[in-house]
Amino acid sequence: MANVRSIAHNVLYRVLYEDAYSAIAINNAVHKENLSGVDVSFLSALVYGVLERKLTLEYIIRQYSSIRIKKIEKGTLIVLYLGMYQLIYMDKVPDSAAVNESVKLCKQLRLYKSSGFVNAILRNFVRADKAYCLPDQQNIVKYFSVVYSCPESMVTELIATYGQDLTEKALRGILGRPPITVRVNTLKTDKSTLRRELEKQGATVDDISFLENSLNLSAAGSIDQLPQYREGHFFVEDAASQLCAEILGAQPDETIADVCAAPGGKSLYSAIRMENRGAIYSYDIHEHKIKLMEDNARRLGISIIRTALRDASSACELPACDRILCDVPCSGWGILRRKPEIRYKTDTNIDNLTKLQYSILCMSIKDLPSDSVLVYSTCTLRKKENHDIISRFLEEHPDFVGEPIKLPEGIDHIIEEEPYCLTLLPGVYDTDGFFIAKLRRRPT
Ligand SMILES: C[S@@+](CC[C@H](N)C(=O)[O-])C[C@H]1O[C@@H](n2cnc3c(N)ncnc32)[C@H](O)[C@@H]1O
Repeated sequence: MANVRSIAHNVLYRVLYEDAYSAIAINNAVHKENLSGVDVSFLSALVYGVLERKLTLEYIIRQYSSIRIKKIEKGTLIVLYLGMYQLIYMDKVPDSAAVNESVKLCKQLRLYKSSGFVNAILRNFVRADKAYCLPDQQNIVKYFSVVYSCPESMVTELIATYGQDLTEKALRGILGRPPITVRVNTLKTDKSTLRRELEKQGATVDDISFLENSLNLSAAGSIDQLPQYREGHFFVEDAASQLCAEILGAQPDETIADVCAAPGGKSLYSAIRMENRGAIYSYDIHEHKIKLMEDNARRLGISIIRTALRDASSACELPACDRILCDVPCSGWGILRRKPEIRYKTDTNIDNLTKLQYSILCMSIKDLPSDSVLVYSTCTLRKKENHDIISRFLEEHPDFVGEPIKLPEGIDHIIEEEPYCLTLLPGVYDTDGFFIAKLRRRPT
């Protein structure tokens, strides 16, 4: 039988200390160890759970440890995270199993000297009825930081941008796993047929109020094993990204450029909206991601996507387009549900990032004809990468004007912002955090 705790330990080590991404590291471990069913679920729950609660767990461990967190050997600390996580958040794991398995794990990992230390902390915690203190709410930054496991610098910036209440909503919204949202490929099927077929496979299927041709799936098992997936009847994409493509508004027979396109979700969505008529130029700077887009387009029976390797911050010519999408690389604060580890990577150079985003925007409009549409988007909540970029762009480009976004029923602006901007916060509409701005080059 697979030792899932030991595999989780290994995955966490890779994510926390070797810069691996959680989803990829979990996936690799599942294949390497040949895991299935409950083992996969347990592994995901442990890894995502610990990453999502790391600062909370540290705060509690500190209350029971005689050694400072920074002085605890990395492998031992991960055993403690895992043990504490099971004791606090996993009702189905008996306390005795959480403690004993943690001690056993120390021995398996040859952390012989640590096993007594781990045993004492976890046992004392259980003996104390799992009592722990949280920071005083008078210091709201520290309190949010510990309760929602986000660095204080992140909490401070979010409160400055969104205020305390919306920040708390957003932070609460990044806990737990996101829904699996799919876009129906209306080139091959329709929503009610797909729903019926997926339900027959045992999936629970829900509508999304503001997206006509999309569904949320749960209990669907491994998505890429479903026949409807393999036959290209849908693709997976978060609702916020789908809404972004909806706002881009591609029409049949138009020409579209998607300058930061991989893995291709918004290009695929647009191609379906366009009934596979017209042309979509989907570019990305990373070669290995180009093939991914091509594979997806093929599976969905889409023929109008033309992929190419291209640096969007370069002056390379673009075809004359009706619409252009700059879905730029960003700090990713809106997708912490999917990549919980992002919040601990505090070394992002924000100035370099905003410089790149701004230059992608400026280079992408060089060949954009008058009266064409430009959409700029990010999956972050940082004002510097969102509203500030757009304000500067409009100031420096008087030939562009904001185009009010027509929102579908079921969704509305959450914050006060220009009608051509839309900010989505996790925890409000069960979407990723996202920013979309729609502009138009003035007609001549
Ligand atoms: C936010 S993701 C795009 C997601 C995509 N639009 C979708 O809907 O699936 C940003 C993408 O930009 C790409 N990228 C980063 N720097 C780039 C550059 N200078 N030129 C073109 N693409 C770039 C990254 O490889 C990444 O795939």
